[in-house]
Amino acid sequence: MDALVPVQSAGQRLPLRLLSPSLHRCIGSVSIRRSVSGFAMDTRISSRSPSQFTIRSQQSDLKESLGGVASSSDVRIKEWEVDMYQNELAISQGIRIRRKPPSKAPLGYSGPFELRLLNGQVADSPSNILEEITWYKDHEVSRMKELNPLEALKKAVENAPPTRDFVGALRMAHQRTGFPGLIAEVKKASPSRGILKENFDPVEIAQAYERGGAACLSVLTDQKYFKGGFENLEAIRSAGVKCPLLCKEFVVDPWQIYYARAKGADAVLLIAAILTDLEITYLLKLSKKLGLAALVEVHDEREMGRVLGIEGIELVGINNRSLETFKVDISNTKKLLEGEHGRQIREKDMIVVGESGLFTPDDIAYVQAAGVKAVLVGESIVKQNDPEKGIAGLFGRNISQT
Ligand SMILES: O=P(O)(O)OC[C@@H](O)[C@@H](O)c1c[nH]c2ccccc12
Repeated sequence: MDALVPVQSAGQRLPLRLLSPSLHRCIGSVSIRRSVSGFAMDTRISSRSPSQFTIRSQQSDLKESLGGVASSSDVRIKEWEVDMYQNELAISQGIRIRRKPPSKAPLGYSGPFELRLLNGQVADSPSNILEEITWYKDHEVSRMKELNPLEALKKAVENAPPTRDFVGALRMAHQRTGFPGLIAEVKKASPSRGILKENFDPVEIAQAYERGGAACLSVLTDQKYFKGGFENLEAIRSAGVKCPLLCKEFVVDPWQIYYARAKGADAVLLIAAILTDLEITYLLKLSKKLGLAALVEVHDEREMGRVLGIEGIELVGINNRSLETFKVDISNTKKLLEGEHGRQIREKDMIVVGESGLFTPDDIAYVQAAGVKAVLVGESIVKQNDPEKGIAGLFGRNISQT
């Protein structure tokens, strides 16, 4: 896989600042052609004046032009340099997760950043579970692409039923009950908690959630770490469940957005701990183009600050669980909604979703007081014998619409 990097003079390496997330400092232009089977994206990032930059793609339906002109001269760089740019761009935004195992850069190359040099060695094993899942996902998606080429997916998407309004359902539930709208999660297991529900029937659980008053559902589609699957998403949709469905997946590639849409999703999850600002911007536009809502998930102040700088985000999820350490602390929601960030969110009328570690009416009241208008809950209701009753227990009252 090669990339073309047009620079002011052939061979000159773009200093990292040209790849900086805000881009408006970019004085050159970077064109990265990432051609992975079935999906080629010749992305040109260039800026002529502050705040303008162009993302141009070979895929006509993915063409996103935000203004600006790319320069002409190109030099060829190698895959490991594309990965290096990806890694350095991510590190410049405080992203600790490497998207794939260290690439085969020439011996001794360490780049302007010491990429996780531990005792003088580059760590070529995942440094935490989120990185492990991300590396696995990169490999899994490459395999899935071979079985489901993008062109075939696009045809499936053209014939798919219209999506349901995920954001509207949350707003309506919040207005109807005065409580945060509930995104109830269909989750069999997780790396942090193991098996949550032995006799796991996703359709039965989804129907019980709907009876219990859930506004939307979150359906884990990752099989290896959460024992989920896209067949669950399809089964719930075709069983006639009306709640809009969030495809709970670790998105690392635009192809996954098409696939989620083709399998019946109404919303997708974009995790700021994995994706750069540019990727979130791009995936957000693609999601909207396909009629999908996007829940952009953060866990710390820096990710919240990044996400608030990205245009077009309607839904921000604050995960109280660190996906790197599994530590759960619901005060994280309160912390991230205080001060300037909280003010910006209220000003933009964004919906904040409090995620993870919510078990009691006091927990719901706590995050609601912090400013959330929706909550994403899995363990405390999926493990109940009757998840419908589990929802009433979580809110301390019946929030059902029936
Ligand atoms: O089971 P809990 O503690 O109620 O958490 C649900 C949901 O927030 C959690 O599953 C989650 C939030 N963000 C994620 C990202 C990937 C996988 C899972 C998640």
